Amino acid sequence: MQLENKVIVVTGGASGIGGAISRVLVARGAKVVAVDINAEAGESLTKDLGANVRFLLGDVSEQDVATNAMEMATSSFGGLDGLVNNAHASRQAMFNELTEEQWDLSFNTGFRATRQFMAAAYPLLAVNGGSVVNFGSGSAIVGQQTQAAYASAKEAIRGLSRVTANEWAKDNIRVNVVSPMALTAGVKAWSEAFPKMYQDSLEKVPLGRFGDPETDVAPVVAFLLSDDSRYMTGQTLMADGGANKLY
Ligand SMILES: NC(=O)c1ccc[n+]([C@@H]2O[C@H](COP(=O)([O-])OP(=O)(O)OC[C@H]3O[C@@H](n4cnc5c(N)ncnc54)[C@H](O)[C@@H]3O)[C@@H](O)[C@H]2O)c1
Repeated sequence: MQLENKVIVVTGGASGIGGAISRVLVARGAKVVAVDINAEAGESLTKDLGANVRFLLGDVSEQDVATNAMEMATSSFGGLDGLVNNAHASRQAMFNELTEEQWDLSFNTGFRATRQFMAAAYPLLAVNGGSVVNFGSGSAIVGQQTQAAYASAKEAIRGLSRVTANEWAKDNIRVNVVSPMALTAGVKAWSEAFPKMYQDSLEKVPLGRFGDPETDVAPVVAFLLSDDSRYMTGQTLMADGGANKLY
């Protein structure tokens, strides 16, 4: 599906899954405003994608960053058609060991930033209708250990998405969630040190491999931003190789 001339704001859009999303959206004809705290990754994204991308350096949990991103979309590309709330920083720890600071980090960069970007985007999306894609996680849905702060923020995002899908449908703004799980990005850090755990995790993926951000997640996001999904709202699509079924 094509995204010719659609203008999309992507949070955490310079590297990781967000970087893959920015690249796939531009390859399909979109103009992207990528918001990220990583200046170096932003620079390399801009070098690769040229005039089809604008990079905004900032922490998504700060209110004015959301406002600035919408201003950049308007001044650079003339409006807004879509928003991807991808950025989310969190620390893993057992529930009893999580600090207040860790809870705040997860809720501020995950839930709060998503809410603020949605609020800032609403007036622009309401002009011609549009699509919001928020990020959940399969590990939140299955309740994996050590994910309490992360999973709680992710499920709050899903609740917000379902309600706004209903409230904003009158403006033809769709709100959906992509929940990835079992990605190469998630296991990379520990796979060599824990080969047995790696093998056990792999066996929990019915499709028999870990997912790739660029080919397995970004195209799902692109679909939800495109007119091909115009009759879909309030959904959660799991990009997880079927893994959630086996937990
Ligand atoms: N990686 C996985 O296996 C996995 C699995 C399920 C869900 N997810 C979700 O997918 C999304 C992306 O995950 P990822 O692994 O690519 O994340 P990541 O940690 O690689 O970060 C993605 C980008 O967000 C930026 N970022 C982080 N904090 C920021 C902040 N406060 N303000 C602005 N930018 C910020 C980073 O600099 C980076 O460019 C997240 O919502 C994550 O929860 C990831």
